[in-house]
Amino acid sequence: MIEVTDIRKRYRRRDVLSGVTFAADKGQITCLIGLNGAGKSTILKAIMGLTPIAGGSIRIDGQAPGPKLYEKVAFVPDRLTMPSGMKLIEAHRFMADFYAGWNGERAGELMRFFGLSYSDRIGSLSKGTAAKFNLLLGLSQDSDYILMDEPFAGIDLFSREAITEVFTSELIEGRGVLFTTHEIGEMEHLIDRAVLLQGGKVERAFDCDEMRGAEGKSVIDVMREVYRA
Ligand SMILES: Nc1ncnc2c1ncn2[C@@H]1O[C@H](COP(=O)(O)OP(=O)(O)OP(=O)(O)O)[C@@H](O)[C@H]1O
Repeated sequence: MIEVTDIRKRYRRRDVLSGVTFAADKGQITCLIGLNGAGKSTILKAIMGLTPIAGGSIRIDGQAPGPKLYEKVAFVPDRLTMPSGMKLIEAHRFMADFYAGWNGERAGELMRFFGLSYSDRIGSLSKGTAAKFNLLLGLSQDSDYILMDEPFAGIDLFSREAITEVFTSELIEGRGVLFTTHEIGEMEHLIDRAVLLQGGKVERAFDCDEMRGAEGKSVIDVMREVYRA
């Protein structure tokens, strides 16, 4: 389980996170929701140990963040970080060298599924195609958890549908998925837990089925309550 407890973060004397607590479990899709600037990316970076926190604690199956967890937790940042001159085939080789858990067979299947070409260069990919390749790099690691920062940002409907299909496939079965978004869209029916950030804190966190059953509300209904209040 990823346990985030009372974490705090300041940027230039401004509180961005003022005591954020939530958990994301294996076998579940957890969605971290917040308006622009709510601190979603900062939380994912903190879980990866890529940005220091000013207080609180983060544990991944009991361990503190850091490089030793890179095989356990895959991170899909909000943009591709590979050099623009690199060909996709070279990016595959790089990942295979860097990650013991790189699953070349799965990477090949995803190349076909997304209709990507090994000879293309990173810099020549359209935004949507780059997002698919970015996702492929994360999904092709045999990790227990996968964190994704805005996997749908700027992506057309059909590409979003292709990515949504991945979310329902065996590719992520059994893994813990934590992704961020500011608009839930067609992911609504796929997510198990929603964590809504507001004012540097968690405003609401709930099991989506329970929310539908007990209060008859969708995630979007709860978002309207929180963000339009
Ligand atoms: N390196 C930095 N230096 C200073 N301020 C930063 C830095 N990184 C983020 N911030 C600020 O912290 C706040 C939270 O940023 P963050 O990127 O985590 O939000 P977000 O919820 O992911 O936003 P978005 O939905 O727009 O991507 C923002 O106000 C941002 O301007």
